[in-house]
Amino acid sequence: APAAAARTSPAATADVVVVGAGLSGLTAARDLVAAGRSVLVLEARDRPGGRVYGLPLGDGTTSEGGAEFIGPTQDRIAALTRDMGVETFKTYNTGKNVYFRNGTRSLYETDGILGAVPPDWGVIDLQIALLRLGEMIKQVPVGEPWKAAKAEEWDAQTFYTWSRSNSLSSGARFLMDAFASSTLSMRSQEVSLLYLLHYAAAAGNETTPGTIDRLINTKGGAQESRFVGGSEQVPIRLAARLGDIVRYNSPVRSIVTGADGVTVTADGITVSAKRVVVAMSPAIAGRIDYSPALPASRAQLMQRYPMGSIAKFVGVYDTPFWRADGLTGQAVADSGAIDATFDNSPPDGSRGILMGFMNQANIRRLDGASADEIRSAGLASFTKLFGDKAAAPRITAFQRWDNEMWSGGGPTGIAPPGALTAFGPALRAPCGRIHWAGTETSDYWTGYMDGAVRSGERVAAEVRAAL
Ligand SMILES: Cc1cc2nc3c(=O)[nH]c(=O)nc-3n(C[C@H](O)[C@H](O)[C@H](O)COP(=O)(O)OP(=O)(O)OC[C@H]3O[C@@H](n4cnc5c(N)ncnc54)[C@H](O)[C@@H]3O)c2cc1C
Ligand SMILES: [Mg+2]
Repeated sequence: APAAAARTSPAATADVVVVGAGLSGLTAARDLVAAGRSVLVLEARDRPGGRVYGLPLGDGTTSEGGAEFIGPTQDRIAALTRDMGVETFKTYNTGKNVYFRNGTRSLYETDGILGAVPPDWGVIDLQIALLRLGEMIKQVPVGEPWKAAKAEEWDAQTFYTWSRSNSLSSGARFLMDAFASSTLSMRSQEVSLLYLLHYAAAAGNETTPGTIDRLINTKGGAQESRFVGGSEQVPIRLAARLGDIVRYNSPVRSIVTGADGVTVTADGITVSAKRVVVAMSPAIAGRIDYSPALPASRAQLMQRYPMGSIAKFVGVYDTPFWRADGLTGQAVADSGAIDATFDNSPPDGSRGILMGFMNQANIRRLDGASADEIRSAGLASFTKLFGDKAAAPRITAFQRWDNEMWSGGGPTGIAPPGALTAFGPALRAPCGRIHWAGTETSDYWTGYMDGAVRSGERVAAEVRAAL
């Protein structure tokens, strides 16, 4: 099919082809256009934004289906958000959180001296483990975890292995597993310790070191704020500004590097260019046909950077009733289909929207489940966590990412043991005329929208220097 498409498609030329109109690709295109280069952006889907997506609620409105939160030190997505004229507002965080573990529901303060402290947070071995992790995180160079002095040792184990040999209580172990699940949508068994340490080291900026706290806190952390009108307003407005250089419904099938350029073939169009930017996760980039074959380091990296398993389940109610009950709408649970929740109501609270994450094993278990089965499982969780008022929302909606053809999962690609030390440098290293972007290639805030924007800015500078 790609070869046939090449023969029959209209031909175009550009200085640079950007593959993918997620935040990374759109940012790269913005900077290259500003530098006076001709650019074509080829996007597989019929919309911009990639992993940023407003989930239709069926009544003409949307709710966050993909990325939704922005927090301190996420400077580049913040700057882009301002440029696009999109406002942010604080995530609802007044009252107590719900903790559900071993069949028992309890409530905990979100505003104590230590911040939000779930019941098992008090266990002493967790505090010791967190201190040890904090020391290790400081030893990981942001953007180059493979250069840590102990990189080999840390990349030889999973976060599960480490947490089991550095804690004894089931409470500490549960919270460490919940941390891997709620940040990476992976089981701790699947994640390299070195990857996790770097993920935390990257949760900062050039002047503020990254910490675990900043990854998991609503107040002062990565979940601090949301976007008025939905995060999708940012890529939608940026794509509109770029105009008709963004081509939708144009999945790229092959990239052929020749003596003085590249030929990029998508469904419906073939483009000759000087350089190409592939702006997506390594796993999804690995589906494109490269000729000549990529260096083994890059080809094998793309085999070793799996996407997390994540879905969002949304219930819409007449009011955010949990607020009146003294609850934030945030919960952590060890059982049921939903393992974490947030209050996703609009800024004025004119209606109540509860959002539940179905992470790793929870969504994998629902592979092939019917819409009714998923709805029942989601509402059973909401009811268990927030009571009978949660049982009958006016609307439910659901977005899973693990079977989205052009995402393959989310929130991000992660490294299992052995991958970063053997193949990490290939994340960003250009392969001749092919340059790599996407949040997975970022130094700061890898895995986040901020990392995607940073990667787009980095790759645009790289391409400008090469042209
Ligand atoms: C459920 C969920 C919750 C999240 N929550 C947050 C959050 O609260 N805060 C936060 O900062 N981040 C969050 N993230 C992560 C965030 O969405 C990503 O880090 C970011 O959007 C990645 O942008 P990107 O441009 O790197 O990749 P993508 O958004 O994946 O963009 C890649 C683009 O390439 C396109 N594409 C793929 N293959 C081809 C092809 N062959 N040809 C043409 N186009 C192709 C895709 O359609 C897509 O548009 C979340 C993600 C998910 C899924
Ligand atoms: Mg995106």
